[in-house]
Amino acid sequence: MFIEPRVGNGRDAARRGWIEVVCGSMFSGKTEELIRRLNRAKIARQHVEIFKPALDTRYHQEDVVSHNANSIRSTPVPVAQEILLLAGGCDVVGIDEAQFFDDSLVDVCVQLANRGSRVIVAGLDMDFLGKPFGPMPALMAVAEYVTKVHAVCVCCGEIASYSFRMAASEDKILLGETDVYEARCRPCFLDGMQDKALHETSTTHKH
Ligand SMILES: Nc1ncnc2c1ncn2[C@@H]1O[C@H](COP(=O)(O)OP(=O)(O)O)[C@@H](O)[C@H]1O
Ligand SMILES: Cc1cn([C@H]2C[C@H](O)[C@@H](COP(=O)(O)O)O2)c(=O)[nH]c1=O
Ligand SMILES: [Zn+2]
Repeated sequence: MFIEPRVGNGRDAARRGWIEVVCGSMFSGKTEELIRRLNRAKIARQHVEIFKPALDTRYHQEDVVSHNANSIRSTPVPVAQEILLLAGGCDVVGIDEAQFFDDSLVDVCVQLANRGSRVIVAGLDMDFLGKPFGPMPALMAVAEYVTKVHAVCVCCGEIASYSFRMAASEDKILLGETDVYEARCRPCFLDGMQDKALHETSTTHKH
């Protein structure tokens, strides 16, 4: 899916950093793809470190875990700046659930790449409303490589780009799995949003 050029160890290694973004809806295979790229770098005996936001405790306190139970050891960090302190000298830096980080993640990734690291960032491009999520759009702008992966729409089987939230919560951050979210294509996402709005109007009128 992605051919990795080698990270050099020579004199000009610092000139060889870059940023890759893997984005898409929930269940689209972002974490699987991140783990795949990181494992290949490990096989190539590169120095790899992986980070995730400390608030993402869904499957495991420390590991990055995909929906089909692939996993890789990671370091949870409360803020993006901490990655800069911990990732010094790495050939490859992986970051999962990037949408939950503050905007300073963009500068952190740029600095790491400028220092010579290959930075692979995975995250949701859109939130439950279909709006760009956190630092993801800016990361996509500064990245050399952007890969958008797709899930399967649970309503009709088409490719899915949206994460439909079944719960009523309007909070931007609501951790969850298939209990709370469904991967949906555009028409099925719009249908769901319309149904939600109708349901809301009818329940408001009842009170
Ligand atoms: N609607 C769906 N479409 C595609 N894959 C799904 C769906 N629901 C569950 N899965 C599972 O999710 C896996 C991808 O998980 P993961 O890499 O954690 O995705 P992401 O990080 O994008 O949420 C797939 O290999 C598949 O086993
Ligand atoms: C759409 C959306 C999702 N979330 C949460 C739900 C999950 O805990 C993660 C996404 O995980 P995945 O690896 O991409 O499946 O994000 C949220 O908090 N707010 C949202 O709008
Ligand atoms: Zn659909």
